[in-house]
Amino acid sequence: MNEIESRIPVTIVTGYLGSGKTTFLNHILKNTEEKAAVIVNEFGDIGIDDQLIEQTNEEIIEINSGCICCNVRKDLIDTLSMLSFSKKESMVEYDRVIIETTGLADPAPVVQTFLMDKDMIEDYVIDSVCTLVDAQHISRHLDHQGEALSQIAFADTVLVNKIDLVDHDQLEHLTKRLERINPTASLYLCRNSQISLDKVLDTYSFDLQEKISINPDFLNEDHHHHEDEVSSLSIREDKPLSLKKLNLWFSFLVQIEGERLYRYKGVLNIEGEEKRYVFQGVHMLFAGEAGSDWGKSSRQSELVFIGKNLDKDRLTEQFRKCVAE
Ligand SMILES: Nc1nc2c(ncn2[C@@H]2O[C@H](COP(=O)(O)OP(=O)(O)OP(=O)(O)O)[C@@H](O)[C@H]2O)c(=O)[nH]1
Repeated sequence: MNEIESRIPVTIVTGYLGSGKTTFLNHILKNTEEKAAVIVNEFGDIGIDDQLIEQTNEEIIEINSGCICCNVRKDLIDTLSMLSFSKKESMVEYDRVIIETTGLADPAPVVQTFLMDKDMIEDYVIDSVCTLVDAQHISRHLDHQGEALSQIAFADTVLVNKIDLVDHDQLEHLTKRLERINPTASLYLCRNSQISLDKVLDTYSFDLQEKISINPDFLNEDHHHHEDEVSSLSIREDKPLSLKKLNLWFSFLVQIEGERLYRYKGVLNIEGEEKRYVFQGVHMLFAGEAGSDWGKSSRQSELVFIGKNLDKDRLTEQFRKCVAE
């Protein structure tokens, strides 16, 4: 059993208020044989969502003491520790954890919980971050609400929901806008959050080790759109890179720009290394490790940043300086 299989997969469901998260959760619970432990976070003191979830055979735990992304990260860790303990001790059985965040949550701290806490890293692996989008209202939210942008920036899977409420042109305009914000995510159109579950479960689309190479389409971005503060930058480089220079640059970069670097990931060609170097990060937190062998495939570095007000020319220039001499 490899490391990923031995850990508990986590699906993080996010999306702005009313976008269809609970509908999506119900869709998953109704259509999978798996047993899920569901963590629902609501903003107010009184939880409503647990009453809206059509209970089948899952455990539902509510965290109501605040927004999961702000003051209740400790509650989240406590809940997850309790869940993994009770699973190990065979007190409860479940195959995955699904977390539904509040519509106002910035998913970054939730994601970080799984990347920085030692026990969480041992017990859990993020399968995917699914962001629901209300096709009718999202444009307005994107114009004014930072959380809506960051929810899209963090997703590896974007479900454009409520497509019955918009016409073809609106939908086309919206999908282009979403692709500019996050060109690395898989984007699906749906109604009533209905989507084939193989598109959203066990995809390990958050984990670069599973995917290993970045979709080349990421790099076909049109660099001339600037309507959103949050955008992406993709860089490709054929020459081998110096790991030492990269590490120094990244340490510098996350200190200086970490706040606005929402998400970055790369598969890199390091000088003298037989294996790909895979790294990813969320704001100031980043981690890199050796991936699979290059073998006979052409060695090429691919790197994607998603962030706010990115200085694309400067980032590209700094990255090129990491080429090995
Ligand atoms: N017309 C239409 N309505 C939908 C669709 N999907 C969900 N809804 C409705 O939209 C409303 C909000 O859906 P929820 O699933 O509760 O959304 P949510 O994201 O969980 O909402 P919050 O938890 O309040 O943020 C409900 O009345 C749903 O029935 C859709 O594709 N089309």
